[in-house]
Amino acid sequence: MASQHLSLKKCCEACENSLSKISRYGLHGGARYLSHYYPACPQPELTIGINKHSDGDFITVLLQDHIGGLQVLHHNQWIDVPPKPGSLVLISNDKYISVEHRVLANKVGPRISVACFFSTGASPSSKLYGPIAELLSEDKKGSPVH
Ligand SMILES: O=C(O)CCC(=O)C(=O)O
Ligand SMILES: [Fe+2]
Repeated sequence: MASQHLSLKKCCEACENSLSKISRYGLHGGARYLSHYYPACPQPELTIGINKHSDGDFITVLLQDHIGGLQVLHHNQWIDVPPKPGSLVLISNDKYISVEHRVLANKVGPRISVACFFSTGASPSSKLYGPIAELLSEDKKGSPVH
């Protein structure tokens, strides 16, 4: 793999860092990692990397390499989420419903990303969860919807 591509090891190390922060909310028990490899596509306009979807977990922490292609749907318009070296993307809005997003196919790839999905885990629990205060906008702090 070319040296400019993030190695899977680096991706996982980065996710572990954010994992330790999120663990204080008790969400680490259900952390699942998903690695994506998008090969270069000679005709990206004819296909898509990942179709429009929203993630079903509490929050997704995503590490993407330098290629780009991630887009979020905002007011019915696809907005690019350009890669920033060393940064992680948090896919959530403040109601715990993940924004709809997709990944475009690209000519210059391959593109690599690692998603870390946080949820309460597979085993049933009686623990009550609420919104993460830091992720709520000011007007929602006093009256969380969920
Ligand atoms: O590869 C990406 O940038 C996004 C991956 C994604 O949306 C997912 O795994 O749910
Ligand atoms: Fe996703």
